[in-house]
Amino acid sequence: MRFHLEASLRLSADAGAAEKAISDFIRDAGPILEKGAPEGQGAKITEWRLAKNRIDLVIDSDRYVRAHDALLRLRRPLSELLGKQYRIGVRGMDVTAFEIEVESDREIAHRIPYVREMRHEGGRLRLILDVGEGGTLGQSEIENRIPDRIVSLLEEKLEKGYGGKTEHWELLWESEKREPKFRADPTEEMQKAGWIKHGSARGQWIYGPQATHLFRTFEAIVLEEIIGPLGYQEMIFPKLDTWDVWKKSGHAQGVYPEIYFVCPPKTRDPAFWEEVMDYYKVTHEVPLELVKEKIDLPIGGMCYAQCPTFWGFLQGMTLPNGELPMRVFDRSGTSHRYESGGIHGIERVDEFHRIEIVWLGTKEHTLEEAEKLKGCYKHIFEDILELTWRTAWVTPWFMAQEGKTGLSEMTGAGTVDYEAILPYNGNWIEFQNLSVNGEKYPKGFTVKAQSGEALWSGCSGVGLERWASAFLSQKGLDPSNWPEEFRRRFGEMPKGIRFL
Ligand SMILES: Nc1ncnc2c1ncn2[C@@H]1O[C@H](COS(=O)(=O)NC(=O)[C@@H](N)CO)[C@@H](O)[C@H]1O
Ligand SMILES: [Zn+2]
Repeated sequence: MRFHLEASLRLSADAGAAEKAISDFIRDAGPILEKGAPEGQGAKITEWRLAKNRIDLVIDSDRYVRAHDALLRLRRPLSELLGKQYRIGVRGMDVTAFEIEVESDREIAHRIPYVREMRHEGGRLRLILDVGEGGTLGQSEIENRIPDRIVSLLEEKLEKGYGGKTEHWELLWESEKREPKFRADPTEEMQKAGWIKHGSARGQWIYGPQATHLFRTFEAIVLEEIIGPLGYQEMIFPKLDTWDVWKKSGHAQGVYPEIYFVCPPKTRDPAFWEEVMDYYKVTHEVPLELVKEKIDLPIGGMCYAQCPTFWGFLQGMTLPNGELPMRVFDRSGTSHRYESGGIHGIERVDEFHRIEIVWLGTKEHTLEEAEKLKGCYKHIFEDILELTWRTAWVTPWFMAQEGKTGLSEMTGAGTVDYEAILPYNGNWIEFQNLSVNGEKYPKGFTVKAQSGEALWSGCSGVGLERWASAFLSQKGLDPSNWPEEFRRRFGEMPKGIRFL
């Protein structure tokens, strides 16, 4: 990676008298320009000239000391030198040319902010930044690390480009193979039995009384085996996520392809919408292009990960030591994801129902709580649902949902996926997960501990459609085939709704 920067330091007066001093300073500036770089690497001033009240500099560098950092390093000692002996101030700096060049086997087709032009030639990608007269990248952008964010973006793309790290999956534990009582597709069976019907939206179902009772029994098990014994308090997390929440949770980095965006009306004044209503009344068609003109930009989207909106409750606060570890959960509404094409059955839907369990405390608290939850889950899947299931150490959901791969650098942080086999097609599906998310959320939402210790958090998402898929595909819809412990909790099968 190479940087080429041309910039001028604006001075408060003609510095002709200081020319010798400036020349000596630049001659001896090596240590400043190479600090932190390996031997012989770093930045170099390849040209300079004093033009009365301006010092024009050309700086070339490698990735170890970026040219714009070199410029920032020079400013203070130079202004001290000129200030003390010559009473001349450095008023500011003007960047007149700035290029970043990097090895790359491919080009970037779309625009990147603050980049005027990109050229891909001879296996190298050259970014000409938008500086100088009328440019968007100036002194304050440099001071606000914009060039560094462009470099990070490039590094991320190049790493992904070289197929850097892939989705991590490592088996942790697997249960005994329990003979399946059933080998059909549970979704088809539930449709035949009138338990569920397609909703009108993509990947959406309407759950009849039987399926709903099944979901509520799963919920009751979670309440009885986890929430009660471990002392979780129920909360209601908002289900419309704003960009502000997704900036803090990291989703704003990469969740766009799967979001159901939410756009408010430009105004709620009925007169503004009369044209739409009239059009519909006459044609019985909704004039979507007209509606599109009358709705505002998206304020965010439907609930995606479920836990991010909880953190607004703690944002900016300091938690007394006695409050930790804190344990809460939410089951107040649906999550929505624009899932990939092959949507089949209830195991992968666009609208789903999840119990989101969240805990936070010191790192020890958080890891300890995770182990307690794992014990509870094992009891549920071994002794109540009697599943054939396994757990795997995977790329953390909070990285995957930012478009990243590999594993978290924070030791102990990461995601355990719970998977169950579906006998009808032999696939293993993830029916829930349990994650230690490290400092990410407390940091993202500036939550502190009275003790000053780093706050960690964890979360576990229990997907009810997935539990139903796992359980029904292994045990079928007939309660006489269900494990006694589950049947007891399920009780009476609801009458359901019949059709002629
Ligand atoms: N498209 C989907 N259909 C049904 N259930 C889903 C879907 N996407 C996720 N889930 C359920 O939600 C659980 C957690 O989703 S996750 O993305 O892996 N993790 C998170 O979002 C975390 N915030 C924990 O909920 C999954 O294990 C699964 O049980
Ligand atoms: Zn979560």
